[in-house]
Amino acid sequence: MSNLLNLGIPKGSLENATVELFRKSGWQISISSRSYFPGVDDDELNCKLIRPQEMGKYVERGTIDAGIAGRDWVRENDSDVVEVCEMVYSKVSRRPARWVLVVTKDSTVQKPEDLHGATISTELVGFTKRYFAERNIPVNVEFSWGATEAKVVDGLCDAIVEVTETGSTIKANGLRIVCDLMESVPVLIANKAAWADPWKRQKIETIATLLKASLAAEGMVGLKMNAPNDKVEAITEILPSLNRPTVSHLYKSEWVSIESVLHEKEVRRIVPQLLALGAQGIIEYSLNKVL
Ligand SMILES: Nc1ncnc2c1ncn2[C@@H]1O[C@H](COP(=O)(O)OP(=O)(O)OP(=O)(O)O)[C@@H](O)[C@H]1O
Ligand SMILES: O=P(O)(O)OC[C@H]1O[C@H](OP(=O)(O)OP(=O)(O)O)[C@H](O)[C@@H]1O
Ligand SMILES: [Mg+2]
Repeated sequence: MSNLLNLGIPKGSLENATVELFRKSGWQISISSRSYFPGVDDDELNCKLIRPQEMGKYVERGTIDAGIAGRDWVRENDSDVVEVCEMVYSKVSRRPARWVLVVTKDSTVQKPEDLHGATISTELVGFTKRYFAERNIPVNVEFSWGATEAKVVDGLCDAIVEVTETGSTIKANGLRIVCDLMESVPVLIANKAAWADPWKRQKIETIATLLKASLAAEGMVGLKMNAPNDKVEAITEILPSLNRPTVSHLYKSEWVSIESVLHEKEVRRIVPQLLALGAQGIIEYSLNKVL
C-alpha cells in the first residue's frame, strides 16, 4: 500500500478550477454527483473531496497525505503541515482571493478604527479577531455560516469580513469595501510524515511541479520563424524569451530558424517588428506546460 498517495481536493469554490488544473497537468479527475471520492486516472493516487476549511486538520493528522486548500483556512486553523507550494488561481480567475472589510454604502465607516465597539460578522473569526486586536480596536466578532453579505444589509451586524474575487456579490448587495485585509491563494500542503517518506515526497513534488508548470504556461506561447543569417542579431535583440531564443540552421541554406517562448500579449507588438526585420514563415503555437 506504500505506493499510494491520499490527496485532498477542495470541495466548494475551488473545486472546478482545481479539477481543471489537474486535467491540464495530466490527471483526469472525475467527480460524480453526491460522491465524495472522485475517480482519478492514476493508480498511485486516491482522491477525496474535503472542505478547504478542514483540509489542514486532515493533512496534519495524516488522514490524507496532501491536499489543496486556500492559505486563508490553513492559517486560520494554524495547521502544522508542510506548505509545498502556492498556486495563483481562484474560483473563476487567476487572481488571489481577497478578504475585505465591507460595510453598507451609506455607512459612515471609512477605516477599521471607525468600527470601535461594533459587531463584525465573518466566517474567518480567528483572523478577524487578531486583525482588530493588533490595532487595539475593540470589536465583537461573530461567526457567520455563510451568506454573510446579507447580514450587513439587514443590519444584523455593522460590518463584515468577507472573501471576494470578482466583486460582483458585494456590488449586487449594494455594499462598499472599506479596505483589504489579506490575500489568499490555494496552497498544496503535505503531512509531515508523508513528506519524510521518499516515495510520497517525490509524488507530491511531481504534482506540485506539473500544476505550477500548467499555470506558468497560461498566457505564454511559442513563436518560431525563419530569417536570413544576417538578420539574426537584430531579431534576437528584440525577441523576448524565457532565457535566450534558440537559433538553428536550415538545411543547405543561408537562413536560420529562430524560436522563443513569450507572453501571448507581446506577440501583437513584436510581429510587425519581426516582419520589418525580414522574418518569414512566422508561426505561433500554444503551450501546455512551462517548466
Ligand atoms: N470566488 C471565491 N469565493 C469564495 N471563496 C473563494 C473564491 N475564490 C477562491 N476562494 C477560496 O475558496 C475557499 C473557500 O471555499 P468554499 O467556497 O468551499 O467555502 P465556503 O464559501 O464556506 O463554501 P460554500 O461554497 O458552501 O459557500 C477559501 O480558501 C477562499 O479563499
Ligand atoms: O466577489 P465574488 O466573485 O462575487 O465572490 C465572492 C463570493 O463568493 C463566495 O460566496 P459563496 O458562493 O461561497 O456563498 P456563501 O456566501 O454562501 O459562502 C464568497 O463568500 C462571496 O460571497
Ligand atoms: Mg462561501
